[in-house]
Amino acid sequence: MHDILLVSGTRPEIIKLAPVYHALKRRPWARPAWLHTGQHDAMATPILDGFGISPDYVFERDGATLARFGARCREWLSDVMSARPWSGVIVQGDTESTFLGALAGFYHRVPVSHVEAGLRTHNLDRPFPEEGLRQMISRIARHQFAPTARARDMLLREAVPADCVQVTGNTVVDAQKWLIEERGLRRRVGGRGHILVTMHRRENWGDEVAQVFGAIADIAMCYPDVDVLFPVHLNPLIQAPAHAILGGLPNVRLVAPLDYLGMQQALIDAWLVLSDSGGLQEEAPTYGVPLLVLREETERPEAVGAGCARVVGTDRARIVAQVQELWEEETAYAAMRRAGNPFGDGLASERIADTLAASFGITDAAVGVAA
Ligand SMILES: CC(=O)N[C@@H]1[C@@H](OP(=O)(O)OP(=O)(O)OC[C@H]2O[C@@H](n3ccc(=O)[nH]c3=O)[C@H](O)[C@@H]2O)O[C@H](CO)[C@@H](O)[C@@H]1O
Repeated sequence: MHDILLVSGTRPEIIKLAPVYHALKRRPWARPAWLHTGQHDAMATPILDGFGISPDYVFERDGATLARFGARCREWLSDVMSARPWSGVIVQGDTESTFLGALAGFYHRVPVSHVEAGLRTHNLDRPFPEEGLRQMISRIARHQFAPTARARDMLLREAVPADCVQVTGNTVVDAQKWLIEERGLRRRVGGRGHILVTMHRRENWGDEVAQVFGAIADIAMCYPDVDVLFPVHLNPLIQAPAHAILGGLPNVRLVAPLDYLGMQQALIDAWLVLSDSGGLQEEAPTYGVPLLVLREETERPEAVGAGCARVVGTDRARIVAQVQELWEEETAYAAMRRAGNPFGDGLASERIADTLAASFGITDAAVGVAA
């Protein structure tokens, strides 16, 4: 039996590791355990519940600064690593928790698996600190599960040995497939549907947030028929301007963060998404919903390449102009409404489980390689 530790810290890490956890649970040779660092707490619990996961280990951030939390976390992780002869540690993405989970595995000489490896902007300031963290994880991970061929090429260019890298697809598509098949997720609205907004990236805090919220106010006032749905991140730097700029508008609904099923329902029912989220860029193409990326660059250009997303930045006038074009020009909108997801086929977690099995000398392959 192989004990494998999955480490999560934030909402997207839970969503993207949950399918891997369940894929491992179905394998007779694997005993997966879940550790949540508590980097996000209020937003994490409903997501863990939604995937039927009760963590085996939970740490608490308890208001600590990231530096203090990180120092404590490193000690706690070391204790957990010493508690059992782990066969593997699995981390996802590029957060402080991801990095510390990988570092703990590295120091304890336990092979580290990195899910969603190879995302790059090659700009250490954007996104900060994620670009630096993911590059450092790529130096110490044994299994690097790249979501796309582009991500694999990024790793090979950094001289990561080819036998450490595998293209699996993004596990977020597995999570969506599970909701469609097991929870009956379907589009429920007639007509165009709403504009879904999310905004939280650190590099957008400050003037960028005000520009974007100003653009949303302009759109809502110019088109009273447009319904805007905005689940507002709990960060006070987002909450305060959201309520100040958008609070009084009758066609803008400011709501609390949604659980995962609620978010996917909001996404499948949307006409358009305005977001700086990484995960939404990967999820919107599953439902053919066009997305405008509220950032100056993206490490996920595959959706832009496929035609279903545009990088529009945070300039108020530019955002308004882009939305107006799509609202008024049916062909421009239809061209973006493509089906098919360039990020995955819903089998990424099974490929990850197959690779781990093979690394332990077990043959129980469930699927073939990603296209
Ligand atoms: C630089 C960068 O791109 N970094 C990424 C970024 O991740 P992100 O941008 O994808 O993060 P979010 O937008 O917070 O989450 C998205 C997921 O959450 C679901 N969701 C959202 C709102 C809601 O009300 N209910 C929900 O269920 C949504 O459908 C989606 O699946 O930060 C992480 C560290 O925080 C990084 O690791 C990750 O690389």
